[in-house]
Amino acid sequence: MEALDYHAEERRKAEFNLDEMKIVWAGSRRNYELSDRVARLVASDPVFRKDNRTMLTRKDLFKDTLRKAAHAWKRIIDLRLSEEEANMLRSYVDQPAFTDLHWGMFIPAIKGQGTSEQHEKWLPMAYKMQIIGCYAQTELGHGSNVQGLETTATFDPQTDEFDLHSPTLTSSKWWPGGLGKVSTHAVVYARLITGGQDHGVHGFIVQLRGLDDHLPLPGITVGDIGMKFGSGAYNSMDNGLLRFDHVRIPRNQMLMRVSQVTREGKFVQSDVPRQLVYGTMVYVRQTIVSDASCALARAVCIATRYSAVRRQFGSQNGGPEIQVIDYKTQQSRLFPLLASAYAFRFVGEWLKWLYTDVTQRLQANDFSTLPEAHACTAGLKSMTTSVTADAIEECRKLCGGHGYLSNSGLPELFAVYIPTCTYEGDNVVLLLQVARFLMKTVSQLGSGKKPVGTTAYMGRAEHLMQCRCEVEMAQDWLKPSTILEAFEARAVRMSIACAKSLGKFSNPEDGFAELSPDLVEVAIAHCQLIVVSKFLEKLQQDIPGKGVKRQLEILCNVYALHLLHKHLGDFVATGCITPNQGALANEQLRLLYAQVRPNAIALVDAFNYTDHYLGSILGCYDGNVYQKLYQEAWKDPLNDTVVPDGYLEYLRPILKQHIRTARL
Ligand SMILES: CCCCCCCCCCCCCCCCCC(=O)SCCNC(=O)CCNC(=O)[C@H](O)C(C)(C)COP(=O)(O)OP(=O)(O)OC[C@H]1O[C@@H](n2cnc3c(N)ncnc32)[C@H](O)[C@@H]1OP(=O)(O)O
Ligand SMILES: Cc1cc2nc3c(=O)[nH]c(=O)nc-3n(C[C@H](O)[C@H](O)[C@H](O)COP(=O)(O)OP(=O)(O)OC[C@H]3O[C@@H](n4cnc5c(N)ncnc54)[C@H](O)[C@@H]3O)c2cc1C
Repeated sequence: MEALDYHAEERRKAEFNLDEMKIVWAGSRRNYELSDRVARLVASDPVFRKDNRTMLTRKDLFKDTLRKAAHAWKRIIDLRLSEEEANMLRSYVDQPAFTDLHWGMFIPAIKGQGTSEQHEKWLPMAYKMQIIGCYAQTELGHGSNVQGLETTATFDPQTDEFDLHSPTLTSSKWWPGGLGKVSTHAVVYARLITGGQDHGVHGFIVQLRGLDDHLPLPGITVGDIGMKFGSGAYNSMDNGLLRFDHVRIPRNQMLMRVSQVTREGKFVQSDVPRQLVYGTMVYVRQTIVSDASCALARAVCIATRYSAVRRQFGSQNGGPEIQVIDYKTQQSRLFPLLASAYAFRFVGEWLKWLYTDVTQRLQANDFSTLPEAHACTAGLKSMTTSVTADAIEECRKLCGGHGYLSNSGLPELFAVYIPTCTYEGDNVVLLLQVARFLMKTVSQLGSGKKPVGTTAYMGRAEHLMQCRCEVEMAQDWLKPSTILEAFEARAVRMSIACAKSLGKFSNPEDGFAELSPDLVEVAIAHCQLIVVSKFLEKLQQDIPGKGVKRQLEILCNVYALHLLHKHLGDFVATGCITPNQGALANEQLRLLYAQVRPNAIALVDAFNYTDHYLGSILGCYDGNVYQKLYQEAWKDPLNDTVVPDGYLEYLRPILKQHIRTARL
């Protein structure tokens, strides 16, 4: 018997080729096939069940995470999965674990900052997981200000060793994932001191626990920092604390690609810029942008499918009520998020390319694109994670009361997702880095140095400062060049206005501090321009499949025009567009929502998420929401007994007293 599909009618309405859209979303046919196979592999494996994890105690959840990680590793070995497939498998297991940090930061830190001898020594052990590592940078007293870290690594020429020490309480390492209970090793960031001189923060490979007994090595104090936000969620991770009491490590365990310390204790700074010590963060920020599109797509998929099932009001002659997805307010909240998921997907693809390009250049000692790579990864990480975190909460509200149920999947997704706004760089701190980069670019405009890459538009500042938007009718907003010019003009005008205000301060640093809220806005305008322009560039490509390109054009316009509507104040205040043109953009936006509507379910089907990965009754593929909610409620441990524990001690006495009082 064919399973019932409550979304069948919605799926029939789609005006594009779904299979081709799935391929666009995955990036290529190969990626699609790979990811589809691995997702199904995980979904069909009972060890990877996750429907009960919010009920587990912290200890049980942690043990469950160890069990899943061990099973994942066994599958990876048994099935001889490639590195790419293994990464996919871990992400579909969908439970934050120490392995995220081992593969995502420990290994990349050694690869990026180690010498070839260090690669030869450490990487094979790490790849085989004979050692497990984490990334120990943040301290109790300092996270954002990396130069303010206090842990010291003092070179002792007598023994050819570094002495790792935590001189204060605030120098305790605090937060590193995988550190608390699992890691045998860490890349530790500490101030390098040679001959009494402080050379700033560098990375060191430090063994923390015995490889036979897992006990902390002498001089090392290590443990978990405690429960975090939400039940389940990020509590599967052992974020840890770490203190060193004069722990000795050999000299060759300092990561020496950027700087070296010789046998005599001489500090040697190579041609490589010192910022390469921050390279692992740049790498991870880039991956966070792609991950943002996945998390956003997940929330949007749940809210869209449920909005098509849910009906409220408007029944005529006893007929069905209106699907909430048909309310214009629902569409105006939901469809921009759907469009943002696609927009972040494409900008994530582009950022991956940019990162690969900069890595190849670095290998050839070409550091010219490093500032651009830093600004793009920092800015886009910040912008996409902030939007996604807010969007998950918006999707919860779009699902009404049932969105607040744990089994909607949204509370846990929110709890797991929100720290991305903080880790790998606080979002405001990162936007201020982008603003610095933009102010520097503006200050060089008159010097003959042509801005390149994502700031190339600033080279046309003269035109963009005085151009007038030519929109006369709502449909004029559908012209890509019109949209692009409006975003470029807004970004450049905001940048130049801020640069002028900065110029009024005698001390530029004072000006930067004073104007920082405005500078954050400037950085956001620039990042939004990047996302819009990369979406438009994507549409220049040959995109096969009936109606696929057309749908993407609609989504691109929704993305750009909803931003224009949201930030209308900026656009109008900088004189890029008139209030009337703003109103026309809004009119066009409403028309676009009507075009998205029949395709909404198919557009979220294109994410190709299994029910296992989505982990949501409201978002399940077949839309059989009510029956599943009803069945699930009876599985709650509170319903194991009809009369709850505690009735005799606490409820009955009150009730009895009530009866007595009533009798009086
Ligand atoms: C429902 C279940 C779902 C399950 C899902 C399962 C999946 C879960 C996945 C879990 C994964 C978990 C991963 C978590 C990882 C978190 C790890 C961390 O947070 S690790 C910790 C992360 N911690 C952080 O992110 C800390 C953030 N803080 C920082 O990065 C730095 O302190 C700073 C950048 C803010 C300032 O640095 P400072 O040294 O004071 O620098 P100045 O400002 O003085 O600028 C001087 C010059 O340097 C330039 N420049 C700067 N950076 C870079 C760069 N990277 N490159 C190149 N250049 C750079 C800058 O442009 C300027 O140039 P110029 O003007 O001279 O030309
Ligand atoms: C779940 C999670 C996992 C983590 N994993 C790791 C890990 O594996 N390894 C690791 O080393 N670290 C890890 N961290 C730490 C993380 O990287 C830091 O918390 C992060 O870099 C932010 O630093 P902070 O905590 O010092 O924030 P703070 O800098 O103290 O931020 C507090 C507030 O001050 C503001 N602020 C700070 N500086 C400025 C400024 N210059 N201008 C304006 N406003 C400012 C911020 O915007 C924020 O509002 C993790 C953190 C979390 C939450």
